[in-house]
Amino acid sequence: MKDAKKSLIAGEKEKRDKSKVRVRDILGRFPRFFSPNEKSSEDSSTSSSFEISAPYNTVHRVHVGYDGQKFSGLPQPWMDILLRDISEADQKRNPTAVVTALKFYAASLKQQEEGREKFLTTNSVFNNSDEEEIDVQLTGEVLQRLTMTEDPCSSSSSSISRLDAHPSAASLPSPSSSSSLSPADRNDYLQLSSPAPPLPPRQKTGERAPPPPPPARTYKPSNGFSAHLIDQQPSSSSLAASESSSSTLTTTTPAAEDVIGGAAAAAVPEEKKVTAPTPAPRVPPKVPPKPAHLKASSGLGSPSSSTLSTSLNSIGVENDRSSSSRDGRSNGSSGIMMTSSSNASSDTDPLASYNKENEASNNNVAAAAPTPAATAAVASHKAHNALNNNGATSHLHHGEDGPVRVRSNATKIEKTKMSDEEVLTELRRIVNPGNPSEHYELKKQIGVGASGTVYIARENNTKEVVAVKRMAFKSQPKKEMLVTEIKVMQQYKHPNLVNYLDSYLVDTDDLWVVMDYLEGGNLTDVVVKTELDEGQIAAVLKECLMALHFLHSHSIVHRDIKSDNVLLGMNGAVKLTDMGFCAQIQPGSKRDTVVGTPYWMSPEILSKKKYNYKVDIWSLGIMALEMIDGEPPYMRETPMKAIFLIAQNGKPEIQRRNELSHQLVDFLDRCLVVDPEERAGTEELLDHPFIRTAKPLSSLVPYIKAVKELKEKEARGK
Ligand SMILES: Nc1ncnc2c1ncn2[C@@H]1O[C@H](COP(=O)(O)OP(=O)(O)OP(=O)(O)O)[C@@H](O)[C@H]1O
Repeated sequence: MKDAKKSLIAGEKEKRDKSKVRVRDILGRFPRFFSPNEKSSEDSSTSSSFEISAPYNTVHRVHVGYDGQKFSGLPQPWMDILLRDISEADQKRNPTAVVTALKFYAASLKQQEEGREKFLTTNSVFNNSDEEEIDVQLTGEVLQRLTMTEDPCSSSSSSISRLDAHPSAASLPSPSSSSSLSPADRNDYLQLSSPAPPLPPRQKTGERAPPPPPPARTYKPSNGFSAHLIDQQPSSSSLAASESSSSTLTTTTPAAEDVIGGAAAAAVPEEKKVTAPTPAPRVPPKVPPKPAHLKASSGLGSPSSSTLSTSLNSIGVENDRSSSSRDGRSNGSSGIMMTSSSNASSDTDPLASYNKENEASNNNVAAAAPTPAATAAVASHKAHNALNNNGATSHLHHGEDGPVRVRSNATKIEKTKMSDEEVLTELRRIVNPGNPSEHYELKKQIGVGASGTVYIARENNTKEVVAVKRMAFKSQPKKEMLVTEIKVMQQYKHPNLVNYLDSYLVDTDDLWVVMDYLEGGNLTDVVVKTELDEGQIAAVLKECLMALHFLHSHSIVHRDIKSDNVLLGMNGAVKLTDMGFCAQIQPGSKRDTVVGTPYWMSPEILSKKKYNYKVDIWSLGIMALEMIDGEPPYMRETPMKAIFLIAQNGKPEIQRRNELSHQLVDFLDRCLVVDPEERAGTEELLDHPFIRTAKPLSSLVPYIKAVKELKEKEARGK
């Protein structure tokens, strides 16, 4: 292997002298893949297991608890990976980021089970909200800490990651009382509140919990938190602010109210916070209170729980995700809250998505004002909506005092996830009739992707060379996405998007998508094997930005921008492909479906915050780093650690900052802004001084040719 590498490098150096193509002294990327059954990273060299094994326990719902000390409830192989990849200190420092990483891990396992992913999370991921794999239960202290400390991905100091707030937060003991419990007590609580295995051994019914050991550490409540509790709960509940008071532990005040205090504390403006009272002297803790959800008085209809609902919603916590999903209503915490079920369908059909989100925004006064470009896009879709929108959102009723806009049933967003049969019907509607073999002759296989195989083909009459992607439709796990891809390609044509030509469905299963053939292959091969200079990097970015500008101005988010999805022509043409993850969003609205490829994913997607088209700009910034370094940040970390690091660090460090021009550094700084509101848009970036340094596309040609030759040589050597 070493010799092969040396000779290849020698060959590359020789070529570099000849063609002035700067070839990298690495052979490629080295993403690290680990199976859940791998023992340790040290073993990885000896492990032949590149693929993750089938899930050890086919657990689709894993209820994870975190008590401020350690995670519980994870299947052992996951726990092993967690401990191996993320140190306990890091786990404690940022449990939110751990949860983000765990969620991705779960999504990857599911994809693997479904046959979509061969490897762990290095490929594109689609994880819809209604496919949640992990419920995370954070005990009061942690919940409180999360509400008070702003994580680096947060754009708002008062937001708590919706990801991390479990519906059962409503039934958690008060942050204060919980904080006075020993870890054992907290664990006991978790056992009571976590319905799913695997969990630590339970107390037998009726068996009294053993007396808790002395507290491991003294918890000092934050000023803001206690002050707010006093503010909100002036009477008996104020005792709860005193974490050591025994009355806290025996109080019958519904725990939910304390959680309101804890959650709302985060939203208290700084100036309102006052100094906390001195905690009462610590006395031995008594038996923990019965969790609120086990109390008859703490049902959903109780005033405290409804207050809780309002309070949690106001800081972006979905306290009853399941019910909101079921009825499809917005929780009112943001301009538009698409439910998971509505996302499921809207991710599949951009226009359906547009219609639904348009409906939602029409009825939501909080929706942001659209930009002029977006307004134009909206106008261009009006006609389409008129044809496709079966249920009008509202209509004008002409009463005595003039027209009144009356809500119709369309305000309720129904669950409209299409069945396989419906998707097939839709696919049949959009593909060409007839047999593709009568029009195209397949010549040679180019590559195999996750969903199918790509061939070079020739059109029988014109002899034009094209690319054909053939997919077994019935076995596709996300059939709707293929329909999306075809629709987007059919409807949105741009010189920087790979041009769709035709599609056919043969015998209900053999789907052909015919498109322009880009002989230069993908950008990944170029960035891995060569080093583009800044003028060339600017040229590639400029072309991608033009494609993104086009998509964004049609309210389409690509969601999977990375070098693998940039194809090159032998003349230096640069085109975006892989529209399967595209979604159309109403200007001003946001989505929350987790889509993309982890290393390129923006912090807001990873932490399942609401996001918009700015996610593509983040990914473009990561792709710029790929062109500089040959790989995206954290590529050498395990996917689990990489996701943790993105969630924890936000903006990645620019390794070679000092070697780069200030224009390029500034360009990166404008793309890799954690707060999407502050992140640049395509318009700003197209006008950026760095983009103005772009060399002509012809400057890419020697590089594309050199890489093609190298690849052919490699293929011959095999
Ligand atoms: N139009 C095209 N012209 C030239 N090469 C192409 C074209 N489309 C795809 N390829 C190449 O074919 C290979 C497989 O592409 P494909 O899009 O199927 O991969 P993928 O993105 O991994 O999979 P999927 O889109 O199914 O998730 C890749 O190397 C890609 O660069």
